[in-house]
Amino acid sequence: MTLSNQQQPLVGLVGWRGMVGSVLMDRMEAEGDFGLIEPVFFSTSNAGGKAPAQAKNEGKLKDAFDIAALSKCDIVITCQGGDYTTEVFLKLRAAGWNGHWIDAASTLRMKDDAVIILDPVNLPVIKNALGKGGRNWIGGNCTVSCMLMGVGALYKAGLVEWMSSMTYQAASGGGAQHMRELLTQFGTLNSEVRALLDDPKSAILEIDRKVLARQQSMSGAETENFGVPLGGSLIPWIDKDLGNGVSREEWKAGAETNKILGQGEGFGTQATPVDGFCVRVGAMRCHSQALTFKLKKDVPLADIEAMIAADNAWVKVVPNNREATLKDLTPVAVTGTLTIPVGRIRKMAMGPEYLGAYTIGDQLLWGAAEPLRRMLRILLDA
Ligand SMILES: NC(=O)C1=CN([C@@H]2O[C@H](COP(=O)(O)OP(=O)(O)OC[C@H]3O[C@@H](n4cnc5c(N)ncnc54)[C@H](OP(=O)(O)O)[C@@H]3O)[C@@H](O)[C@H]2O)C=CC1
Ligand SMILES: N[C@@H](CC(=O)OP(=O)(O)O)C(=O)O
Repeated sequence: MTLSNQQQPLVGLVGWRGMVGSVLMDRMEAEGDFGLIEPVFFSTSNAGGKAPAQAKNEGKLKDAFDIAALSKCDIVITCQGGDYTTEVFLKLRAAGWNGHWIDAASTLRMKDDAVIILDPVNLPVIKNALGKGGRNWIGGNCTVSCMLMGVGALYKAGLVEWMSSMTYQAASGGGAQHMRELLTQFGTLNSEVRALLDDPKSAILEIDRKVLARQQSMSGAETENFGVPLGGSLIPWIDKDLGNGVSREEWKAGAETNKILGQGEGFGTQATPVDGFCVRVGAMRCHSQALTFKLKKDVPLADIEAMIAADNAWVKVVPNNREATLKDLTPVAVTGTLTIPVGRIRKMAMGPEYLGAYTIGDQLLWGAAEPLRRMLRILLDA
């Protein structure tokens, strides 16, 4: 890449101490990325404070709203969130900054001059945009990215007529406070019935009644983030209400899947219709999804499994039996890994073109941090 004057590209990091940012920092450390760049750390709350250990020449945190300081960077990577992007991005471009902007937030995803980055799936789309002078690289919605890492092979092969996804999304998708709230709720419920649990002769319906009464009485700070109890329950709505019966998270599934694949994005006019329901469950940081495909033709199951398994280095086909499913196809098995298991692969009762599958991904890794980190490497290699 063409650089400003320093020997290594100056890479501004914003949002590096948040949940997504911390996972990104860990991955950059693990992959030796800091050896290839001159990092500059920014903060929205502590400008002038001490930069983290990865800092080289610039030991102090810079002000993340300082357009002049950001303008010096060849690349800015932000995990700070959509409000920050809205506040800063246009000002930075208006100031004439022509660097690369890599962003985890959804704000810019659907802009014409932005590419949703997921290079194991859409490297040609990224390379094409890069060749045309593209500068805005935005990480996809976590559910969409994890899904495409698992079953992208079927799309690449042009086999998908449509897909429906039913998601089971972890608390982490809402952010750190949501994870804490979930765990606190679990603790509260446990405390409520601990004495009864300790007594093997106690009646389960009595335990159930007390738990429900406590859940129904939760209010104020106890449900501040999710709005209602999630511990021992679930919430079939994620993100904003679009007013047409569709949640924004559900809209993203179709719009972003098609955009990532480089094939148009309008809801209702998608090249490949993708739709379903997004549900928040009491998992910590892995998003799971049950997928139903209508394929364009009847393809033998073994061929489908082979195609999925060969698609990328992280996908893993889990045999469709109980033992393998319990071992490898749960959030607990997947959390903290880059592995994307795809299991429960089977033809459905509706006919041989109808395929079912179930996939899981760590939404902070492939769902957020990893595509950003890999985009940095693509730019460094360009
Ligand atoms: N959570 C997710 O699953 C996904 C998130 N994203 C995007 O990433 C953005 C950031 O998400 P997430 O990392 O969960 O947000 P966090 O709330 O964990 O962090 C965001 C910022 O909050 C500030 N902050 C304030 N107090 C603390 C604290 N005690 N510890 C750490 N940081 C603190 C930090 O900014 P500062 O250092 O400047 O004070 C930090 O960069 C989201 O808004 C979204 O746009 C994208 C995909 C998935
Ligand atoms: N909306 C996701 C998390 C997220 O941040 O998504 P997005 O980057 O599309 O806003 C969830 O709640 O699980």
